[in-house]
Amino acid sequence: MAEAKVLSGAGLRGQVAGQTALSTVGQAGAGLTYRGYDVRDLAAGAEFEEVAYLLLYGELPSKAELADYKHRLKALRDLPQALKEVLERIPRDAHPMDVMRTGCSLLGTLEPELTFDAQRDRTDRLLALFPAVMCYWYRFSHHGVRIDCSSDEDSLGGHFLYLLHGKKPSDLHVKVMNVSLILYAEHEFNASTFTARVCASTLSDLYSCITAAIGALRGPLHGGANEAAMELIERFQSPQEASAELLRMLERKDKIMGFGHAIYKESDPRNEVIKGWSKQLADEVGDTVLYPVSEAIDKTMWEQKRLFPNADFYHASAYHFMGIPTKLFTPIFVCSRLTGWAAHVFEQRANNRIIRPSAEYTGVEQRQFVPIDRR
Ligand SMILES: CC(=O)SCCNC(=O)CCNC(=O)[C@H](O)C(C)(C)COP(=O)(O)OP(=O)(O)OC[C@H]1O[C@@H](n2cnc3c(N)ncnc32)[C@H](O)[C@@H]1OP(=O)(O)O
Ligand SMILES: O=C([O-])CC(=O)C(=O)O
Repeated sequence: MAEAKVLSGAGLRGQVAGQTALSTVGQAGAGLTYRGYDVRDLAAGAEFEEVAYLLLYGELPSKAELADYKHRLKALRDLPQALKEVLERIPRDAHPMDVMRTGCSLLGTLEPELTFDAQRDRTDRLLALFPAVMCYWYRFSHHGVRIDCSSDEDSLGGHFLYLLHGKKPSDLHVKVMNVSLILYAEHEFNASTFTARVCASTLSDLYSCITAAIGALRGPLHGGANEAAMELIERFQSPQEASAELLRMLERKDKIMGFGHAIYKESDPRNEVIKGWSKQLADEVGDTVLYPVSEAIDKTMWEQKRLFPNADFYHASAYHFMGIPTKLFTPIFVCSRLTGWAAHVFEQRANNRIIRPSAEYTGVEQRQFVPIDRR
């Protein structure tokens, strides 16, 4: 059972910085809830679009509301021509998170949020087209292909896999994408969401809030950890090699990406879910290395440091088994977390006061200014 750490010190740890009705993280019991629902129940029984609707519109949809919502999103999937042209100019070796940030920012100039009344429509548009931003750039820069950004895929996860691979994804892969997008959707006042809320508190526009959040998510201590975890696990040929090197890394005090958490103390409730799906995918592809290596690292980290895998660690192998290039791991996180970010922006706007904390001054005492010719 995940419970909250005893928190203190830097990083605003343990400070209540505002209110939210969107989620709880690390409270006794479920560990992670979205608007009162245990994330594990949502991952087991809901579609990602249901969860997006829950976060953005306040309640789970009825069948008719969900059908209508999915129909609406489907119609919004294609990219404006000007955005395609800009994506074609972004170099192949650019970081895909920079591509997402640029795509979001550019859309803010093409389809601006002129009043806050448009906030839900603008969010639905971003939700529908983010997979195409990533895949259009990736397929053009890496394969020289200008993809068609629409697809008949029913779900956002299936749509993403279709755009990436150019063929209909299997039911299993669509299911895992659905689960993954649900697990990543919302997480209270994490660094990127807090960034979005600070931006929203100045009464800035939605695109600025989401662009800022993407920048915060990019770092390896936050969303970037799923890519860093992949780079770690693919270095090893066997569990024995992984455990031995892990001991050396811990001896050197290296940070092991995909482990630990700012709030959870004993486990991240999302881990058991994605770990189970990663195992199923490993069996499907006949993997005998990556999954056992991941488990060996997991075991060594717990034995040596009492550190547990967070949401990112087994996402690495799961995405890899579905043929997703490592560099696209964190942009997928964006496609999902957009829902949480936007819901927090709406919440901030509905009861706003500019976020402006104070700093403890540690500089020199007040002193006399000396003009430059006397210095
Ligand atoms: C979806 C997400 O964003 S989940 C987070 C993804 N990020 C990662 O996986 C990056 C690796 N993990 C980390 O860097 C950290 O665990 C964070 C950033 C997630 C949390 O940071 P903090 O709250 O400062 O960590 P915490 O206070 O628990 O650290 C306690 C000790 O454990 C160590 N520690 C924490 N995580 C790790 C790790 N992954 N590898 C090695 N040591 C670690 C810290 O260095 C610290 O040691 P110290 O007391 O000797 O300085
Ligand atoms: O809450 C955090 O600090 C990081 C995290 O797990 C998330 O954003 O999903």
